[in-house]
Amino acid sequence: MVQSWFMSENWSGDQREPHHKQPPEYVDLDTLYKLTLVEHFKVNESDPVNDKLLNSIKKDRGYSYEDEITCSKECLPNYESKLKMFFEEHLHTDEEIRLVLEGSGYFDVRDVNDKWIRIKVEPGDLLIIPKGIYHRFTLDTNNFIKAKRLFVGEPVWTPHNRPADHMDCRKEYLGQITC
Ligand SMILES: CSCCC(=O)/C(O)=C/O
Ligand SMILES: [Fe+2]
Repeated sequence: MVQSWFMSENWSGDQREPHHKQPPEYVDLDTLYKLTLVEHFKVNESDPVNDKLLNSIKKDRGYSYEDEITCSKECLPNYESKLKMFFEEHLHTDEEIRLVLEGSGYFDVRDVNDKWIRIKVEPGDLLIIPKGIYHRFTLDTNNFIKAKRLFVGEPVWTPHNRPADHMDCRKEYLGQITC
C-alpha cells in the first residue's frame, strides 16, 4: 500500500531519508486527494504495462505519449544535476504522470496549507500530479527508480521553479482546490 506522510518541518541532512514528523503523521489516499488533488492508482506490479486499469486510464484520459526514465548513476545522463533539478520546488503546465516499474523514490507535494506531504512510490504505483501544484522528487537511499512517463500529446517536461504564482496553471489549480 502506498504510504504518504507530513514531512518534518525542520529536517536536515540527507533528502533521501523519510523525514517523518515525530510522531509520524500519515496521510491516507482520500485525504491526500482532498489536500492536493494528487491521484494514486495501484496497478499490477508484476506486469504493470498490460494492466487493465492502466489501459483504461490511458484511454479515458487520452494519454497518448509514453516513455521510460531510469534514475540511477549509470543510466541518467547528467545524474547529479538532474537530481538537483528534480528536488527544486517546481510546477508544470501539465500533469506529471508516473508509473513506477522498478525501484522506489519520494514525490513531495505541497498541500493546500503549503505543508509538504511525502509520497513513497514503489512498483505498480501510478501517480498523477496535477498541473500547477508545487512538488519535487528525490530518490530514496536505494538510489534507483525506473518509471514510465505518460502524457497527453507532445510532452512538455519544463519545470517552473517557485515562485510561479503568476502562472495560469497555478491560478487554475488553486481555484480547483476547495478545502
Ligand atoms: C521518477 S520520475 C523522475 C522525476 C521527474 O520526472 C520529475 O519531473 C519530477 O518532478
Ligand atoms: Fe515535476
